[in-house]
Amino acid sequence: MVSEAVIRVRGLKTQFGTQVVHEDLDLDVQRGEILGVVGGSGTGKSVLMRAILGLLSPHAGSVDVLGETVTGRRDPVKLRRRTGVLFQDGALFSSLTVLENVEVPLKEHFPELSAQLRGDLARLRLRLVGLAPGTGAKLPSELSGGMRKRAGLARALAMDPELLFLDEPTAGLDPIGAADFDELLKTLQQALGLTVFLITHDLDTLYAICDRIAVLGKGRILTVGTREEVEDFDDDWIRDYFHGPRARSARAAQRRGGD
Ligand SMILES: Nc1ncnc2c1ncn2[C@@H]1O[C@H](COP(=O)(O)OP(=O)(O)OP(=O)(O)O)[C@@H](O)[C@H]1O
Repeated sequence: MVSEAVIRVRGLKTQFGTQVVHEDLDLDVQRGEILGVVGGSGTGKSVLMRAILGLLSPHAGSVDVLGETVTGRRDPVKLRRRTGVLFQDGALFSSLTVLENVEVPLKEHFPELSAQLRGDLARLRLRLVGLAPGTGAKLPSELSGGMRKRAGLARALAMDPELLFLDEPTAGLDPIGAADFDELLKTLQQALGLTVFLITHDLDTLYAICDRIAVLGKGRILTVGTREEVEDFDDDWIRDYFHGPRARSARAAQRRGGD
């Protein structure tokens, strides 16, 4: 298979005031892969995602997504139509029903759609993420944490995107809820041919569904590759993270799942 970088970051520098978050960061995300992005707290994973999405202007470097240059553009609308995002806090609009939440991107990008068609498309997305038909009429506050994540995912998939960005999607879920969400993500990624940029702290997620892992540290990508490649990289944080007790139990769980 010939690999094709659908996200290409070169020489990225981001900074807030005097605090430099990224310096000379390079990263490629290949079409059809799930790339897991890990790194210590505050290493700039969310900022990197926002830079790729064109939500903040870097101080230097370039970002290309699906062949379009993001850097220097004020509002990459065309790109926003082709990408779905689930932010860390999930942020559903609390005063809208679940169905109305999923309809928001459709309304924004296709205002000419009839209410009937928009509703049908949104209901389809809810079915895709495994939510029962009655869920659409509920308010986010009436859902469990896991259901809210699924609703957020349905909204991220509203525009039938090629690229999906997820910032810690399993944070706050119990282990079974998190494993169910991982499985859903993998199934949807394969069925819809998605490329996924996935920020996570969750080793189970990394081991269960990611094709490659990128480790952020010291303002750049320390290493990127398959799990085995990354685990072997000589760095203190990587050693603690991938060879600590939590990693051992995640590996054991994956082996049990594979039997
Ligand atoms: N809008 C902002 N203004 C000022 N500083 C910011 C802003 N956004 C992020 N930062 C800083 O940039 C650094 C990286 O933040 P980021 O949220 O990307 O970290 P992270 O790796 O995602 O962390 P975590 O794993 O804890 O979520 C942090 O020091 C943060 O305080």
